[in-house]
Amino acid sequence: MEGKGDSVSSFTSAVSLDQLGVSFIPQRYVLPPSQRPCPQDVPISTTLPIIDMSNLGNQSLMSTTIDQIRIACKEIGCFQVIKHGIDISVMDEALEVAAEFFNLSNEEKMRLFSEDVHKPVRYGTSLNQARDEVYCWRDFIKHYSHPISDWIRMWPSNPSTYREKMGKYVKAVQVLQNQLLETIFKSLVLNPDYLHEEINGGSQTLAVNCYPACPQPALTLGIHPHSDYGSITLLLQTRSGLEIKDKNNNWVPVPYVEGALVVQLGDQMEVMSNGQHKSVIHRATVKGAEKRFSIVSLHSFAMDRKMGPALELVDEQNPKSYREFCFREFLDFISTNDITKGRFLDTLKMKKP
Ligand SMILES: O=C(O)CCC(=O)C(=O)O
Ligand SMILES: [Fe+2]
Repeated sequence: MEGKGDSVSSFTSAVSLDQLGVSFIPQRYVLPPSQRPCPQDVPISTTLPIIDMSNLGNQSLMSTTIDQIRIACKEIGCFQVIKHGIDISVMDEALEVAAEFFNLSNEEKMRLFSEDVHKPVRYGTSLNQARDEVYCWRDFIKHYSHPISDWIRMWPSNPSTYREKMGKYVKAVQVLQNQLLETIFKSLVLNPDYLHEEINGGSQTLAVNCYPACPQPALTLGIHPHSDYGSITLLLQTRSGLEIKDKNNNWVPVPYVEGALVVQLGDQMEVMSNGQHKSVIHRATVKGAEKRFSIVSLHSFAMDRKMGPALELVDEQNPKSYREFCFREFLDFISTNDITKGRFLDTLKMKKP
């Protein structure tokens, strides 16, 4: 059962352990006490805004909505959006087909198993089984999704409706991503067309996560604390479990809001805004009796194009606080570093003169 010695064919993922009905989690999932989720009775210090995106189309409400987004990006790097234009049926079908995928036999899913972060489609669990890391109680399928015409034929073909249903969601989320980026640029007083080419030539990766019910949820996590590397992330979930770190370093649970999507800013956005907007550190907890799914759309500016702080946001009072980088550097970072021990963003910070 222990992961490190597992051959790929006998690999026991968190979903398989749940199906086996284990009453204890294997040692490899047990976190040191300081990294375990906090007791539930800690008072919540930050309220995450819920932003009505339809207000952006209303002249009298537009500027207040942009202000709300600006404050959320500066203070937390995270907010929820409602009335965002994605049909509830498109979201529900994507979540249904995700659940069907994780219900497939272990053997079927393992055909897509890989630890290579450069692979355009991969199924896995934990961070990287090849290294001595503590695992997390999660199975996932990750696939490149933009441009969809290049990648969709590599996505899982089982369940048979996976490509069609997930494809509809992916396309809808791309439209919303563009609208959100435009609004975030406006919130920084940048041209809404800013980085147009980098966005069109950018990448989108879909992480479809399954957090099975866990017999000892207080000892482990579904995903370790990290920030996303890209520009923005849009997250659809079936229930609560996501937690963000606020500016006082407290973990704040993100409430489940029906029909809403969670927007998280990533490292590229913190760099681009020269530190005005924050890339949010987050993690996922697991529960004793309830399974949770999330579909996470990770957007990033063009893969090989270097990007740094917007020149419009750099002046004598606000010197450049990050060096330029490109997305590939991030992939190299995560394939050679244990991300539970250090943050990619910290490697980009410029020393103060
Ligand atoms: O599922 C969640 O709540 C978080 C997932 C996440 O952070 C990720 O896939 O990058
Ligand atoms: Fe994340």
